Amino acid sequence: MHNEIEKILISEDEIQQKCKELGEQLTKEYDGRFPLAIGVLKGAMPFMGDLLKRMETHLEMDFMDVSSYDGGMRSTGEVKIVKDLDTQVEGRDLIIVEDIIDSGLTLSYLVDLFKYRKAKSIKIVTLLDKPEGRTSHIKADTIGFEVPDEFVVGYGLDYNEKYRNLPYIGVLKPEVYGG
Ligand SMILES: O=P(O)(O)OC[C@H]1O[C@H](OP(=O)(O)OP(=O)(O)O)[C@H](O)[C@@H]1O
Ligand code: HPA
Repeated sequence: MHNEIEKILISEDEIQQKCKELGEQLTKEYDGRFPLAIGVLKGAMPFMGDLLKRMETHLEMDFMDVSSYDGGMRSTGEVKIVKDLDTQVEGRDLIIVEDIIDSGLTLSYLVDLFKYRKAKSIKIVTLLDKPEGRTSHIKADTIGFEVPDEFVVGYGLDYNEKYRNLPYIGVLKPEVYGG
C-alpha cells in the first residue's frame, strides 16, 4: 500500500500534533456547554477519534454518513444521505468534524440542513482545506492544514474506498489511477 504513494504531504506526527492543538482550543471554547460533535462518515472517522480524545470536556457524539464522490476523484454534484443522525439538533451547539472541504458542496448541504433543524450554533472543524477546489461559498471555522489542488488520500480519505487506513496524508502515483 505505501509503495503506491508518490509523496507524503502531511506526516503522522504533524497530524497528531495538530489534533492535540485543536483539541485544546475546543476544550477552552466548549467548557461547560455539552456540544454535539457530528462526524461526517466515512472520511472523518480517524480525525474525529484523534481530535475528540484531546477534548477534555463533556460532549455527545453522533455520525452522519453522506457521500457525493462515489469513490472517484470528482464530486458528482449530488450529496446523498446514507445515514442520518440519531440525535435531535434543535437547540444544540454543533461541532461538525470533516476530513476535507474541497468543492464545499457537502458542508454547505449539511450547514443548511442543520440550520433548518434549528441548531443553536454550528462550528465546522476540518482537518484539510483545499481552497482551490471550492465551487460553493463555505468556510471552515477551524482548519488543520491547507492542501494544494491535488487529489489526496490517507487518514480517512479514499480513492475507490482504499487508502483510508494510511496514518498520513499523501498523493498517489499517477499509475494507480491510470494517469
Ligand atoms: O467539499 P466536497 O467537494 O463536498 O468534498 C468533501 C467531502 O468529500 C469526501 O466525502 P465522500 O463524498 O467521498 O464520502 P466518504 O467520506 O464516504 O469518502 C470527504 O470525506 C468530504 O465529506
Ligand atoms: O482530495 C480528495 N481526496 C479524497 N477524497 C476527497 N473528497 C474531496 N476531495 C478529496
